[in-house]
Amino acid sequence: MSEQKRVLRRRMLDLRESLPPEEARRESLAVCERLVRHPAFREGETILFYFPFRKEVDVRPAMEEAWSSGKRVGLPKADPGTKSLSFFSIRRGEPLVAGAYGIPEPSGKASAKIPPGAIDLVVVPGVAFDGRGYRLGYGGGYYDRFFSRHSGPFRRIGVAYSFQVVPTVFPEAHDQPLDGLITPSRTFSF
Ligand SMILES: Nc1nc2c(c(=O)[nH]1)N(C=O)[C@@H](CNc1ccc(C(=O)N[C@@H](CCC(=O)O)C(=O)O)cc1)CN2
Ligand SMILES: Nc1ncnc2c1ncn2[C@@H]1O[C@H](COP(=O)(O)OP(=O)(O)OP(=O)(O)O)[C@@H](O)[C@H]1O
Repeated sequence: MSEQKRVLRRRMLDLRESLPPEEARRESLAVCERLVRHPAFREGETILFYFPFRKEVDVRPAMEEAWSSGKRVGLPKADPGTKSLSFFSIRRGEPLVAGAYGIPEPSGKASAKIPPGAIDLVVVPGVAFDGRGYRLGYGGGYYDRFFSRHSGPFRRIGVAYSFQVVPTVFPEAHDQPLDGLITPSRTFSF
């Protein structure tokens, strides 16, 4: 993987770590307000989120809104062996279990598995994003693999703190672009 990506990832993770908690909270709330007003959210019946860890944008207020509006809420489960993701629906208050990387995940009951064809919207986490819809993640290639295997009909919308939008994330051939990006002050469509 490119050295440029590695350097950018390190720098962006350090910046995120030093983000004051009050600012992280305020920006996360502003992102959630925009997200729940987005047509893909309003019209979506099955929406995939992520469980925020290491100071990622906290999308839990938008998950609450999805449950309140009767939508199906899904979270990823990572398989580090195959570097693949599967998504399982979870109810409000349902306990999660620490998975690979220590991220809280659904327990993985087969009956809760969400078939990719039933997904309307994927809310995508990231370490940095550019103005063309490319994203930099933790380097596992999990979302890239998921999107290259399952290309739709769902929409892919990234969520970012303002500082996470950068001029370029040095995309490579395997990088799968997003359809949209939401920051505290802007909603981009690609
Ligand atoms: N909240 C959240 N959940 C998510 C993701 C995410 O980005 N955010 N993922 C999105 O993919 C998947 C998990 N992917 C991850 C990939 C790598 C590392 C990680 O800690 N990597 C180490 C390097 C480890 C190694 O290379 O062996 C590191 O960054 O220090 C964490 C999560 C599924 N769940
Ligand atoms: N569709 C794919 N099929 C096979 N390998 C892939 C695919 N997408 C990415 N990879 C591999 O995964 C590795 C990590 O990719 P990359 O650095 O772009 O991950 P990332 O976007 O930062 O991570 P993530 O998607 O997990 O947040 C790369 O070595 C890449 O070759």
